[in-house]
Amino acid sequence: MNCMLEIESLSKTYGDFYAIQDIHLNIVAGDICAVIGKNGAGKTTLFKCITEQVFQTKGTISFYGKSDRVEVRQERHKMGAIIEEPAFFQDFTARQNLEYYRQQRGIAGKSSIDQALREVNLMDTGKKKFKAFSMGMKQRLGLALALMTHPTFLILDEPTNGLDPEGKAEIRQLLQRLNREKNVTMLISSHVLSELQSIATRYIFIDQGRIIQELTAEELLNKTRKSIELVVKDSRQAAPILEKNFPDIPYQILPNHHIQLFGGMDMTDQINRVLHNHNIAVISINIKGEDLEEYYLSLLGGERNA
Ligand SMILES: Nc1ncnc2c1ncn2[C@@H]1O[C@H](COP(=O)(O)OP(=O)(O)OP(=O)(O)O)[C@@H](O)[C@H]1O
Repeated sequence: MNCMLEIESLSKTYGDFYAIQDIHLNIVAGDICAVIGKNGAGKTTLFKCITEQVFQTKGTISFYGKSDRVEVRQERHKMGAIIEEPAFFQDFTARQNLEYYRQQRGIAGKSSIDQALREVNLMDTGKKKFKAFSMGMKQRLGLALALMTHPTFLILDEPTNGLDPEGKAEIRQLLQRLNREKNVTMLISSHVLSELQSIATRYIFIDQGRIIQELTAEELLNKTRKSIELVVKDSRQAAPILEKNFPDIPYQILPNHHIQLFGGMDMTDQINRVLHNHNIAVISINIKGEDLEEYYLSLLGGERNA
C-alpha cells in the first residue's frame, strides 16, 4: 500500500486541554479522506500539526515514509494546503495575488500561475479585483494558490464553508477532477457530512479531539442505506410470495424470521396486504436505516453545532 501520510499517537495540548488526542491515521495515495466533526472538534489543529503550523505535543507524522523533520520539510513541496483563508490583497486581481505569493514562496516560472488559474476556472477574471469576487471565486483562488507547486497531496480545511449549494457543487467537482485526472490525494474537513459525501472515499469522524469512527465510503453507504425490516411468523413461507409479487425488490432472509428488503420503501402497505392475503402472519414491518445527517448526529451525540 502506498502510504502518503502516516500519523501515530498524535496529541496536541494547549495548557491542560487536549485539542487532539491519540490520533492514528493513514492516508493512502488516491484517497479523498473526509475529516468530519463539529466546530471545535479538533480538525484545524490536526491539519495545522500536519503542516507544521503548530507542533504536536506527542506522536509522529510521517510523510512519504519520512518522519524526520528535516526530511519531511524536503518533501513538503508535494503538499498544498489551505488552512484558514489565505490573506489575499483586496485590490489585486487573481493573477496579481498569485504573482505576489509566487515570488514570496520562490516558485519558479510564471506559467505555474496560468496553470493554477486554469485548473480552478479563473482564467477569465481579467482586471476584476479580489474584493469583487464571489465567495466561490475566493475559495477557488485559495485552491489555485495551493496548486501552484503541483502538489500530489492537498489538505483543505472546510473548502466549502460559506458557499451556496452551487458553489459547493463547483468545488466538489473541481476536487473530484483533480483526484481523478491528476491523482491528487486529499485530506478535507467539514462539519457537514453530506457536503463531502459524494466525493470522499473514506470518512474519519472526530469529536472532542479523538477519532470516534472510521468508515470507507461503501461502509457509510451500507450504514445509511434504507431497507424494510419485515418480521413474519414463517420466513420460509413468506419468501416465495415476496419473490413472486415483488420481483424487483431484492431481499435477504435473516435469523428469527426477519426479512430485509432493499427497496419498495413506499410499498409497505402493499407488502403487508399481499402477505396477509396469503395467510402469512406479519408481526411487524418497519423502515430501517438512518439518513446521513441522522447518522452523523447520532455518532456525535446529538446536538448539531454548525
Ligand atoms: N491556539 C489555541 N489556544 C488554545 N486553544 C485552542 C487553540 N487553537 C485551538 N484551540 C482549541 O482546540 C479545540 C479544537 O479547535 P480546532 O480549531 O482544531 O477545531 P475545529 O474542529 O477545526 O473547529 P472549527 O470547525 O470551528 O474550525 C477547540 O476547543 C479550540 O478552542
